[in-house]
Amino acid sequence: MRYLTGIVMLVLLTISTFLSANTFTNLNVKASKHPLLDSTVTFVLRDDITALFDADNRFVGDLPQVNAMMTQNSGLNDAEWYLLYLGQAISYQANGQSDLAHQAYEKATDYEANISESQSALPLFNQRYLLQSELYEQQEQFQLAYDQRDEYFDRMIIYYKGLNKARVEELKLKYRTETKQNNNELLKNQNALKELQLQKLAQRKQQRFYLTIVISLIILVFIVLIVRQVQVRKKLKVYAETDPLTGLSNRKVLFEKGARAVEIAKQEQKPLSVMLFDLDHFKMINDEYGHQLGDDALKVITKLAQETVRSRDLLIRFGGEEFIAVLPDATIEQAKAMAERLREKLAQYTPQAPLKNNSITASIGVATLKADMTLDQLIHHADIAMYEAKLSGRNQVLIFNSEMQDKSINCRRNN
Ligand SMILES: Nc1nc2c(ncn2[C@@H]2O[C@H](COP(=O)(O)OP(=O)(O)OP(=O)(O)O)[C@@H](O)[C@H]2O)c(=O)[nH]1
Repeated sequence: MRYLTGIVMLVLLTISTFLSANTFTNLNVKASKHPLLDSTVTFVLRDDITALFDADNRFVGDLPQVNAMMTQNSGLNDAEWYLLYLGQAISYQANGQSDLAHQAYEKATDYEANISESQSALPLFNQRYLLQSELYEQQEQFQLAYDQRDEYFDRMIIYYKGLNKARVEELKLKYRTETKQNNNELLKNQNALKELQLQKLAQRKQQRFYLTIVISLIILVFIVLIVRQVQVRKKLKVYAETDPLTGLSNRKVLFEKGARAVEIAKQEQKPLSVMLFDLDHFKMINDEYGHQLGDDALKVITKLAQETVRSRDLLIRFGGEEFIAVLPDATIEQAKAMAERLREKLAQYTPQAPLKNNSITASIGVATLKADMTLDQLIHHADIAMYEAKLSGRNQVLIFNSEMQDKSINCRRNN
């Protein structure tokens, strides 16, 4: 029976050895660099002691070296003592010195009590159970070998749990850091986008501003051109309608405005008269004093005539030294009175030297509108009256009458 139990234990040990060899020894865990060491290790290990083991946690030192370190005993901590005794035990085990190996393993066990669970669960430390199990197995103490191996697996589970936790924490940290970085990056991109949008907005605003200025300038230029065009037209119209010497309206205006005034007078059945005056012997002034002085005299006469007529009257330079005034709302008597005032004004006017000895007189004819008359006929009547005034000795005002017309017709026939 005892023999059978031994065989079962041996089979179990073989299976577990196989598993441990394939599962744990190939994990390639480096105790000194492993994250578990950084986060949960109780004792820090000296480099020369960790150097006794290779990257796969195999003991690569030798017994004299280990013994020398133990003898020096320069402030070693419990974890370092543990590893030195482990190294010693492995050396003895390799030399077939089983008892000494056991003693060294036991010494290591004593120190293990002071080492944290997480540190003693590291493969570097935990391999002691596996190695001691193998020693028991060689000595056919299968129960003890089994217990050691069982302990070895329990600790490996602790180790892997810790490892997993550390990795999860590490991943969490990595994830958080990456998320933070991504968020920062996102924020940066959003800010850059905002900045770009603002720049674009500012650019559009600027473009709109320039466009508005350009359009405004174009509109302004158009307005200026139109205003100038209107002004030029106005000026041309004024030039076309104004006598340049006296500034009075010319014949063109007489036949436009005068005709309109005649129409209104007829419609409203109101009186309208005209007075036509021609300067007497004006040729003599020109001949004696020259045209320039003649021009000056014409300007003075214009001024006197303007002072005499009313603001609603239409004063026109009709010809060379001949003027006509259309007088709306004026009866023949009112027109004659106005003509008299003008004649007197001219006669009383004393010109400046060298004309001062010459008086300027005018012969004036007045006529009034009848229901069936045109402007031309009215002017013609005034002209006949003025001509009659000339014939009658000049410097006088005559009202048109039918006898004058007959006389004028006869004169034309005789001529
Ligand atoms: N200085 C000047 N003289 C002008 C102007 N227009 C016409 N005359 C002159 O007026 C004179 C008119 O002469 P006439 O037609 O013979 O008439 P008058 O000498 O005034 O004699 P009566 O009309 O018969 O009294 C001419 O000498 C014209 O040269 C003008 O704009 N300036």
